[in-house]
Amino acid sequence: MLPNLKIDPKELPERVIVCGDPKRAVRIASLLEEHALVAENREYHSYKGKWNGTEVAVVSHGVGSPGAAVCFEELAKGGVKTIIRVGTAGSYQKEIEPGSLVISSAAVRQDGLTSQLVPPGFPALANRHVVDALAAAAENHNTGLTVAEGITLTLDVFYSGVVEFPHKLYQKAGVLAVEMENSALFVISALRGMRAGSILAIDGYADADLLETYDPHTESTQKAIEAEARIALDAVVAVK
Ligand SMILES: O=P(O)(O)O[C@H]1O[C@H](CO)[C@@H](O)[C@H]1O
Ligand SMILES: O=c1cc[nH]c(=O)[nH]1
Repeated sequence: MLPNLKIDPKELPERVIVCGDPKRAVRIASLLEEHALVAENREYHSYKGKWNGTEVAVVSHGVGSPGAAVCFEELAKGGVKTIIRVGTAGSYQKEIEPGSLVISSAAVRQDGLTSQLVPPGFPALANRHVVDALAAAAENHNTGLTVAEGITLTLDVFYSGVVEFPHKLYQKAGVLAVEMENSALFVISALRGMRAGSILAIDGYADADLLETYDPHTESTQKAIEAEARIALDAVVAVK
């Protein structure tokens, strides 16, 4: 039994969708054929079903890299080979408006967790086959939403304190968006032999200069979440 997910590894398919919010997990799971709840413990709610005939699990990992890392490590121990994160993020770029989608090709490691796992120069890269599968699925879905692909940034801070984070610098460097778990997912997947990717629905602008626009509950963000869930399901079963 995996102690935090509370799942028997025999119950886990090799292909898994992860997301922060347990309510999003049930929403994604409800899109699957023959979907059923497998386990519930802490923030980790796990469902299973089929997408186009292939078994897929959907597991929530909560907010922040340390808790999410527990989930990713236990999925690896359970024999999972492919993970796609279906998340939300704040945009760094004006043209990537709320309601857009971002496919992350790599994550800047501004989290506290991964430096306790690997040295500072170790990259946090998405698997190229997963990135390609996400890009192809997004194109097929033809949602009309803006879809951007590139580097995202993983941070531990959601509400800032007295230390100023250099948002402007990363914005200038072309980073697309900010969220809180991709670097942990990419580093752990590299260490444990899993293929990982991430697609993010933009729910506001991350930089304070770009206005305080964070609102994950708007119709446009909810539409983007629905679209990214279907895109990720297509991609997770398509990866060879
Ligand atoms: O919507 P999820 O998947 O939780 O992702 C983003 O939203 C949370 C912050 O509200 C963080 O977990 C961040 O990474
Ligand atoms: O970490 C996050 C997630 C969503 N939106 C943000 O601005 N930041």
